[in-house]
Amino acid sequence: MQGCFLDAGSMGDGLTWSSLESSVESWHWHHNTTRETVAERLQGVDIAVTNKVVLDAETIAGADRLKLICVAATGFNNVDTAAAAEHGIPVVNVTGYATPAVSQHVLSLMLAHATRWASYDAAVKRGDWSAGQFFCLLDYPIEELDGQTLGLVGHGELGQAVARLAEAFGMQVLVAERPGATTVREGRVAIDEVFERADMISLHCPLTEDTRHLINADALARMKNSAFLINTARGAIVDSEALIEALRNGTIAGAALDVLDQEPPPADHPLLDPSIPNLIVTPHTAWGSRGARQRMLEGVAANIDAFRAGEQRNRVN
Ligand SMILES: NC(=O)C1=CN([C@@H]2O[C@H](COP(=O)(O)OP(=O)(O)OC[C@H]3O[C@@H](n4cnc5c(N)ncnc54)[C@H](O)[C@@H]3O)[C@@H](O)[C@H]2O)C=CC1
Ligand SMILES: O=C(O)C(=O)CO
Repeated sequence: MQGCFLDAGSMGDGLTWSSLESSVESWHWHHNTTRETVAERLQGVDIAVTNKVVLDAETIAGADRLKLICVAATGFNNVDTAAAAEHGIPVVNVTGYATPAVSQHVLSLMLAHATRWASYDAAVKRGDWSAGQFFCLLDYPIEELDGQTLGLVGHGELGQAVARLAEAFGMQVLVAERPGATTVREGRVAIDEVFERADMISLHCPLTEDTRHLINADALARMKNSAFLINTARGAIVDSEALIEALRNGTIAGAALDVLDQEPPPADHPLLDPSIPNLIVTPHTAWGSRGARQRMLEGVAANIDAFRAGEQRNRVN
């Protein structure tokens, strides 16, 4: 079998590759692959591994020997899974590999907003503390997570892990029912009610046609003026322009984004404008602990081993 990792460089340094290396007899390792070169690189390949390289219907149709697409991620919105299914090609992903990393990242963003530590750190470095009269500065509002309400959109692996940490901080957790659902399941709350009641809202659903721009001007208008939005799921779940407007107008109090609708974003991406108030942006690092990245590689290798043994593991199409 011939394997091909299209963007192996996106996995970063410091990993052990032996399980993946031994899962296929022969590999083509590519640091990264552009849209222009992906089709050519899939010629003669049986098993393709992609973290974020897009495999669209045309690319899949043109791959002459492709038998398995392994997404080296949980989110698989970069692969046309329906087109793969039409060609009898299973698409598999890796789940649960980054739970401690992503959940701590979300909590760190919530805590950053509640404590305003970045504003205080900047104030100290500017000399405001030394210029002050008292032993402390209290220039930015400090909040307590304890007693606040967290709204979750998506309650799978990551949503549940974030809920556990938030509850440990004394937060009440509301889990949103799917948008457009006609009934609200036991233990869930209608999504509009979550938008209206939550002090903080964290997104943990996949990017699909149902969730694209789920956080739009209407959703933002429903939120409290004091609300804080966190997106570690996928950038296009949030309407960027509507979010920028909401932050500039004070419709919501702040937001933290680990994911943007284009990655890497162009230098002039509207969400990178430093004049947008109360916006934290991290460069898709929530998953990035060494442990998580290593578990990801082991997960891809396990998916390939299972496929070669005739089993379906983590198939998503
Ligand atoms: N920023 C990062 O580094 C990372 C981001 N992710 C993103 O987080 C997402 C969630 O990951 P997991 O929790 O592991 O996935 P999961 O599959 O365990 O959970 C997803 C949840 O979303 C729910 N869901 C599906 N469609 C929905 C909809 N239309 N509305 C509301 N909920 C819906 C599902 O029922 C499920 O409960 C991934 O799809 C991926 O995009 C995942 C890992 C790392
Ligand atoms: O696993 C995912 O979905 C990520 O975004 C990290 O690659």
